[in-house]
Amino acid sequence: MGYRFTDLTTACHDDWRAYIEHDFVRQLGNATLPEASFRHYLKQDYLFLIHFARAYALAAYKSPTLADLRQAHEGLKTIVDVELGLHVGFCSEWGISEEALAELQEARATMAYTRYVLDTGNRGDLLDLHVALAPCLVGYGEIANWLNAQSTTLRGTHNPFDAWIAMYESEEFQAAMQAELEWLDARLADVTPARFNELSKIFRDATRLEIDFWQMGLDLSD
Ligand SMILES: Cc1ncc(C[n+]2csc(CCO)c2C)c(N)n1
Repeated sequence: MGYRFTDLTTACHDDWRAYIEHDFVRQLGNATLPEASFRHYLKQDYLFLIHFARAYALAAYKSPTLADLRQAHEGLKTIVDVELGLHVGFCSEWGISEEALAELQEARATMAYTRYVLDTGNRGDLLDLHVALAPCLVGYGEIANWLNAQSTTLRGTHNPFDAWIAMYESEEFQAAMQAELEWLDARLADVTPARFNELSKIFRDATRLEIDFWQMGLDLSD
């Protein structure tokens, strides 16, 4: 007993590294990612964010305490009022209009990942749901930090994807990631080995679905 978040990444080490260091991420860092792949990713990420907002609404429903309810409410507000607006603006800079976003067909990888998270939250409790969301929230912060540690990463105007890295290395985003890590560490401290095994399975599944999401971008798959 006495688990913490890093025990989850250790338990699925190879999948976690495959997600953080995926070719999509490497190519985004060294500015060789085909623009069509980035556009495809941006479009599907719009749909992803909408379902992610629904997952926060589910977290509100699953909240046993007022503190948990407030946290879920904040998450939902941030996505709906801030992140989706930023994302629509970002898409428009990449030539994707709001009308085009509204008409998108959801790719199978988007469907698989988002519905997995919602189903996990539906059948489980708030901790199951947070663990299913963790690769998204914690992973993107770790990816930005990993990219910054690579000598091959290009920053600034030489990299068309620089704004993407900047978003996830930002103080605000890194603080949100830290808050989530603290919440998870506090909950994981009390779980039994059997419960930890269940949670690692959820974490691994969600991490593998993040890998598929990157691959969908590279392959332009629908
Ligand atoms: C496939 C995919 N996975 C993770 C993120 C990152 N992300 C989405 S919402 C959110 C936090 C909301 O407060 C974060 C970090 C993404 N954009 N797309």
